[in-house]
Amino acid sequence: MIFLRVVTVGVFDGVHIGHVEILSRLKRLAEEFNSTSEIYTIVFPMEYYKGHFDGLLIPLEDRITLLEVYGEVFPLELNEIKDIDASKFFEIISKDTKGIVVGKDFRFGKNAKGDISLLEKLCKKKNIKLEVVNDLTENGKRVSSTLIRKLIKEGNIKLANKLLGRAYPVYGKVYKDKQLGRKLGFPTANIRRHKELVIPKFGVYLSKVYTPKLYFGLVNIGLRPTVEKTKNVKYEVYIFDFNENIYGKEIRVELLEFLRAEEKFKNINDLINRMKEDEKLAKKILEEKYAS
Ligand SMILES: Cc1cc2nc3c(=O)[nH]c(=O)nc-3n(C[C@H](O)[C@H](O)[C@H](O)COP(=O)(O)O)c2cc1C
Ligand SMILES: Nc1ncnc2c1ncn2[C@@H]1O[C@H](COP(=O)(O)OP(=O)(O)OP(=O)(O)O)[C@@H](O)[C@H]1O
Repeated sequence: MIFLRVVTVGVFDGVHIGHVEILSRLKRLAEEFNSTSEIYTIVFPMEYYKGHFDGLLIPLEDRITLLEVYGEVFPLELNEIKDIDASKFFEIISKDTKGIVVGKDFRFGKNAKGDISLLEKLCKKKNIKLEVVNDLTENGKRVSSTLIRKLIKEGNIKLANKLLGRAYPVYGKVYKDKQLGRKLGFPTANIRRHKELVIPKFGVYLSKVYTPKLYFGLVNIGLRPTVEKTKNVKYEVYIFDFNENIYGKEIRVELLEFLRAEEKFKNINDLINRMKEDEKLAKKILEEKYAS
């Protein structure tokens, strides 16, 4: 017995609202054909191999979890497919396939030679239904993983969240540091940075913190130039109304709003005063916008 399928191929980093257009269409098409749906997710985009890549939006495991809502997921390494010529690549993705869903810019095969017009011709020959989805745009700009990475790097977290369709997450295990924050009156949970991910603009963010219980808090992302300029970027989370020991625990932090850039203060007192102001501002925003 042959199991029929519908297929899409792309990187899908972040699984943003543009991707969701494609994925929803894929699911609908699978229902139409009473087939399975398969998503081929390319682990890293071409820029990664060219050495000018800002980092992924979310870890691959999370991308897979988000994609699995729409079908069976198969990760592909670009290195393994980039030298396959377009017609051969089509042969692979068109086997037992009833439908293909892609965006307008979709390209395939060696040197990205295959484009939509070739795909149309090939699909017609094999009686495969091709759905080419129009670009989802925001203020005239195409929503893309590249655009969202840029917004995160610029601290435009609100727009990034809107285009992602959810709040931007950073997370990891809490590790023990010098505990200087406790002495300053601002104990912070330090979380390890996932090396493959894009680094947000250095500064202070109003955030949701899941321990897994939901709290609000502030996250400072940066090098802490006032106390000891660290070599590696640090993610420090100051959780409001919280005093549990969470060393070794996984926490999830969602960035909601960028409050200010990280600064080098003249002395620790100036830093503490600024952190107090940050907390005041954050609580005001929480009351105005997030109180239930
Ligand atoms: C809300 C908040 C804002 C911060 N802002 C700055 C800053 O602008 N400049 C800076 O050098 N460090 C900043 N920090 C980092 C503090 O210097 C750091 O948390 C403190 O020294 C404690 O370090 P520890 O993790 O070693 O205990 C900030 C931390 C928090 C929680
Ligand atoms: N804004 C969008 N509207 C509709 N389809 C989209 C949109 N963005 C991406 N797609 C489609 O989703 C699939 C996966 O695309 P891809 O992973 O290249 O996304 P991308 O956000 O454009 O990434 P990049 O910024 O790296 O180009 C492709 O078929 C692509 O055409």
